[in-house]
Amino acid sequence: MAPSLHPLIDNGITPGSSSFSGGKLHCRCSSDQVEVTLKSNVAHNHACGCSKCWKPEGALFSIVGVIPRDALSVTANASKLSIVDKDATIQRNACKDCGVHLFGRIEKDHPFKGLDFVHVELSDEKGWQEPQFAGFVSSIIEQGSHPNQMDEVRDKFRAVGLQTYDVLSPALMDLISTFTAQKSGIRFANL
Ligand SMILES: N[C@@H](CCC(=O)N[C@@H](CS)C(=O)NCC(=O)O)C(=O)O
Ligand SMILES: [Zn+2]
Ligand SMILES: [Zn+2]
Repeated sequence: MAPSLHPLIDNGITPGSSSFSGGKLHCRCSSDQVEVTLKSNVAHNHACGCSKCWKPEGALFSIVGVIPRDALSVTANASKLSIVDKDATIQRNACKDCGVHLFGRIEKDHPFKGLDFVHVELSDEKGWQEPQFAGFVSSIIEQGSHPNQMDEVRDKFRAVGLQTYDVLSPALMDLISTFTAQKSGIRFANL
């Protein structure tokens, strides 16, 4: 059987709604769920194959998008949250009981500081931005996927209309490099 990339990818992608303005995320505990309220849609939603992003059981990829940190608040059971790895760039806040990651936050100087990372599948609402691309695809090998499987994985993404990258998309890589260049005082060449 072909491996599951992610339930939101495997059977084709459902487009989000441009008028959608946010909703709530819940952890997977049967009671006392952690609740996070998002006051806008997400952006740059994508599949991530890295080992650090939360994935549902059986999926090779995470689906993760960003939202301004001011648009995110923990609205129930915040005491159940704990940071998975305090030394990571993205501080992923997970539910101590069910393990789901509710949001990831960057506190250090970084091009994506000010944006939180969230998994919209934790919401019952419909209209969230659909995945735009797949990143960190080769990283699934580090978690046990066979190198010979990679063509099949990339073909599956392309079949649902998603480009695949082994880090991030060109737009996001350009943002990171622009930040790095500006930090080091580079003057861009005139076109
Ligand atoms: N190959 C590595 C890649 C990890 C990685 O760099 N993940 C990216 C995408 S989420 C990142 O920005 N990580 C920052 C962090 O985890 O704090 C892995 O799979 O663990
Ligand atoms: Zn939970
Ligand atoms: Zn990741």
